[in-house]
Amino acid sequence: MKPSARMQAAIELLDEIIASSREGGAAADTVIARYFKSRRYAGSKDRRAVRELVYRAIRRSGERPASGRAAMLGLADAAPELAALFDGSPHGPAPADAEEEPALASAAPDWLRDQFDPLIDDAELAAMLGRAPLDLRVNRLEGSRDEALVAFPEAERARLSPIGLRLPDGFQVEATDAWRTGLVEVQDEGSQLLSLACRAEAGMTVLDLCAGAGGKTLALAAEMGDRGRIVAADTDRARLSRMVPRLERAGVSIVETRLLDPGRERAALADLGGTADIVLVDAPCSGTGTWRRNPELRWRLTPERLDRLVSLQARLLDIAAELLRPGGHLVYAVCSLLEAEGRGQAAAFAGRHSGFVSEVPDMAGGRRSGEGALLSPAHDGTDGFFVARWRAPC
Ligand SMILES: C[S@@+](CC[C@H](N)C(=O)[O-])C[C@H]1O[C@@H](n2cnc3c(N)ncnc32)[C@H](O)[C@@H]1O
Repeated sequence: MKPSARMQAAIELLDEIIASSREGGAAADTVIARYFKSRRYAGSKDRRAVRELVYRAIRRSGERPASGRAAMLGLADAAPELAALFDGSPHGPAPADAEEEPALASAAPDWLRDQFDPLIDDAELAAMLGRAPLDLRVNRLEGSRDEALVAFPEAERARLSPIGLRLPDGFQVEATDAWRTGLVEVQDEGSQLLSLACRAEAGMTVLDLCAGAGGKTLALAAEMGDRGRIVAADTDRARLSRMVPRLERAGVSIVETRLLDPGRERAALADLGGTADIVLVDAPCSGTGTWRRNPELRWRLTPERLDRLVSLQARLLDIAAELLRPGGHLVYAVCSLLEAEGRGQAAAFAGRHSGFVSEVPDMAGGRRSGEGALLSPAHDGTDGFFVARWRAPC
């Protein structure tokens, strides 16, 4: 493909990604994969170059752009080599018209700018749009970090997580024996740190209330030495089923998955009432802490959606509180850097449950934020997370 044809492909893809974000459809990565499936003429270099252009344009636009062309014209504003590709050639984009309005550059949508945790400044906002590193968690059930370093000589030890490794960009982890045999899992260092902050131990009963495909479940099972019981619950059948092969690969046997009906979680979890040593609520959230990986999430969030998420988080926290044994621990986590989902949510919980004692999570890295702690891309080099921890009344 000629450079101008790559530019046209990026514009078409952006149109699809914009529509998908408006309609709650597939994520950008999925849209890109589908696009190239039906365009076999595009070689791997073309795909890489188009993808790179698409993500540069997404990162530049905090607000959802009017069109792919507007997004690309905005990007081309400060890049003459890109502007030159609007050349009207047969497969390239038409020349820019003086009347056309390029998309404006911004880090976040306007309505969201004053909603961040007070610790999030302009440097943090910029880092939230950088590139995420490739992190691995070493599965202590299968070996040590030193053993994993032998398997991955190109890796370095993670700065904060004692079970983390950091690999160069683009490394094909899933093609390695170490991954196939369960010695490592791909997991952001922040997720590792908050899993460790749960302080799960062998023999405990642990409920992972929003377990998804099991990223934290696997980490908790390893901390427990695969001894005790973990109930991994979620309302999403597809995610829960993706956990099963991961458990097998990691050599984990103590996890039972449980599919919940949205709105009827209490009934499905009633047998655990008053028995759990730890309940982890890794709640559904805005994902603002993962913009490095999914920058188009900025185009999907609305004030109404944020309100719905905050209510759901509060409801899940209240359910979790009923399932703990006296003196058990509740851990709340969100991959969000918004105040309402983080310290605001934690303060509201504390107001509703005065018997619960707040314990600032014992975690490498992070900064105190209200009742909890905040991990962030600029300060910690991790995805953004808010984590809070309480002890249930005895
Ligand atoms: C942040 S993700 C969890 C990620 C997962 N813990 C991990 O480490 O990979 C939030 C999860 O909450 C689930 N969820 C949404 N509503 C829920 C509900 N009412 N009860 C339980 N889980 C719910 C979503 O399906 C999603 O998998």
